Amino acid sequence: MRQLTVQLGERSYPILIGSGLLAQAPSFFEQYGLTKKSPLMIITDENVAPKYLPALEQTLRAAGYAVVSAVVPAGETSKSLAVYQDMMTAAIEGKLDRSSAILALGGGVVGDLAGFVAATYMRGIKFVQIPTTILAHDSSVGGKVAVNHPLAKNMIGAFHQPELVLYDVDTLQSLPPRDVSAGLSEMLKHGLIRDEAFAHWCEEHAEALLALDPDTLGYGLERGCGIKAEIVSNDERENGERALLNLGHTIGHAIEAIAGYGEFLHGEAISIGMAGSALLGEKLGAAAGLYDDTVRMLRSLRLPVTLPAHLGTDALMAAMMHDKKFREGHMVFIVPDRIGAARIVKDVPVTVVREVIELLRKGE
Ligand SMILES: NC(=O)c1ccc[n+]([C@@H]2O[C@H](COP(=O)([O-])OP(=O)(O)OC[C@H]3O[C@@H](n4cnc5c(N)ncnc54)[C@H](O)[C@@H]3O)[C@@H](O)[C@H]2O)c1
Ligand SMILES: O=C(O)C(=O)C[C@@H](O)[C@H](O)[C@H](O)COP(=O)(O)O
Ligand SMILES: [Zn+2]
Repeated sequence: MRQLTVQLGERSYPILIGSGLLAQAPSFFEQYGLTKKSPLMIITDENVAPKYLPALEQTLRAAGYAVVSAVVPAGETSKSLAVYQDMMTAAIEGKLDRSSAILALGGGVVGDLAGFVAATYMRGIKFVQIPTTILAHDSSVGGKVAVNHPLAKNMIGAFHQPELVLYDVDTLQSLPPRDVSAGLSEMLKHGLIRDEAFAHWCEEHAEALLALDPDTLGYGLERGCGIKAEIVSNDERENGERALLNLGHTIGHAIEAIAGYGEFLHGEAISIGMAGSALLGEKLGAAAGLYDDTVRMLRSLRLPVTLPAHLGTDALMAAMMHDKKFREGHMVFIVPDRIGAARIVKDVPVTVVREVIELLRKGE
């Protein structure tokens, strides 16, 4: 088992990554303080439930935990206030109390939704992240929990850290290929912002990652989580360097929102956004070749890098103004200087962003 720690003083927590961990969930829950005197609620989705829910329920009940479960539709549309309200109803009917915990069994959608339920139920109860997608190596760490507004991503949310992240990598073997690539998008992102060697490693090991080779994937998840954990430990509330984790997200979130949530997977939209960020980097002084290198790396992971024609520039520009980094009339972008290093640029001219969007549509 690989183990990392998110260092946040009294709220520090472990990330446990390994094979066969779901079967050992009760002993980890006892170790990290989940009481058997109050019910646990598992939130999962309709794709994950048939594969992993019955065994987890049975293991926990056999160890003396009372468990209720709630299954939401699969996909981004479940990050909504309507589904959030359904989860609140399930928690109340399930008689969760202030000592209860919510278990997020699934990908980033389930993690963000369940985490927001935990952050707000009775003004906040414990939760555990049990990621089942590659992408969730990012979403399960760091405590950003949220649902979407039709106009903008993750607009209704909180910072609420889990008690632990229990990452059973065996679950990843059942992921569809499109979700494998989408998850690797955020893994590469961690290299692009902080670790040049890791970015190259992702490209060099692309075929093994796409084939879900356990050792290769285990290292990639550990390094990706490690970079994220270090940044979150330094800047939990995004007052500074945490914004680097938003590479590609200003454009990516706008794509997701104007396409109506669901046409593009998050990792796919972020891939197009990271190609756009590389174009922006070159416009703001990075050496020529940054865009070509970035696009080659993304393509090696079978990710999209061009903006589809039906997403109009005006609609994208308007959606980008809802970005949470937009402040005091300025567009803020995470701009790569080179592979492995990025910076926060606080006043990117709107005209330059428009030019980048047009180039991104042509794939240049
Ligand atoms: N909080 C954060 O810091 C953070 C970071 C990155 C992304 N996110 C959010 O995460 C979400 C995307 O996460 P995601 O890509 O994991 O999406 P997801 O949760 O929708 O999962 C992707 C798909 O895979 C299915 N699935 C999940 N696990 C499976 C398994 N083991 N086997 C087979 N199918 C499985 C799901 O049902 C779904 O259809 C977005 O909403 C994004 O905004 C949050
Ligand atoms: O943890 C972070 O910080 C991130 O930015 C990670 C992103 O991958 C993630 O998509 C996050 O949800 C985006 O946050 P937001 O504040 O832009 O909604
Ligand atoms: Zn993301």
